[in-house]
Amino acid sequence: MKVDIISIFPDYFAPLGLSLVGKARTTGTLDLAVHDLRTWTHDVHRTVDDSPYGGGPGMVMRPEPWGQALEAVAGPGATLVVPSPVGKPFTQADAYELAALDHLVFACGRYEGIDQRVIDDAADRMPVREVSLGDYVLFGGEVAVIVIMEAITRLLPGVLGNADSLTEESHAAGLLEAPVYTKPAAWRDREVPDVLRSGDHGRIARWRRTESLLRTAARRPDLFAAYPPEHLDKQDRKA
Ligand SMILES: CC(C)N1CCN(Cc2ccc(Cn3ccc4ccc(-c5n[nH]c(N)c5C#N)cc43)cc2)CC1
Repeated sequence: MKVDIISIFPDYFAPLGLSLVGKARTTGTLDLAVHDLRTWTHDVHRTVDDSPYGGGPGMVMRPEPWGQALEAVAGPGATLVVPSPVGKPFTQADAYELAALDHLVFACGRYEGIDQRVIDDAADRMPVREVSLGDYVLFGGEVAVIVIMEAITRLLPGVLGNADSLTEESHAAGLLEAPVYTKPAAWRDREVPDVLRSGDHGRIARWRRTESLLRTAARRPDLFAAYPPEHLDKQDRKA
């Protein structure tokens, strides 16, 4: 997968050189490049923002640098992803969809956002997805891109050592995972649930399923309500 990130803070993406995302880049699974938007400014001050038409707080990112940057970076087959406070909530389903694409270009806005004409102009040439991480306001799109890139990269072939992890997620799609434990068996007078040490894989699967349903019902009633009733068996209904 090819990914290009455009930002006025390219150093923000140093974390994408670490751990499993960094390894995906080293192995060639992920071809990631970060570009400084100011590359496409031509004034002595390398200006990327200006005051908003119609008044209002803050500044808006100028269209000219963005237009040139996207022409240079987003070739045929690219999909533009624009983090935004007013974007569509980003979900695991979006991560799967984006992970299946060949070329992503991320536009990281700052200030009060990017001039709308940049998005509209790009949409004439390529698919554009405006996404939001959640209902809170960040300083810009960079942190969102780091989060989205982690969510996507772990879905790429060969990145997760234990493919089962993805399998587990796919089976229990729509529910929160059960609690996890590791050694020692006792820690600060807290014991690992006996069932997890029983070696009885049927019991363990049942325990995890029940914990997953209870946790989802308690913390995410929205997910629980949307979970297809036909996916609940008799044991589930006793939980
Ligand atoms: C009511 C309400 C929905 N409104 C909201 C937006 N407020 C104005 C305003 C304020 C700050 C910024 C900073 N900023 C610049 C580019 C940019 C990209 C993403 C995000 C971002 N914030 N939160 C997320 N989940 C994001 C994502 N993904 C923030 C960004 C941009 C815009 C006004 C209030």
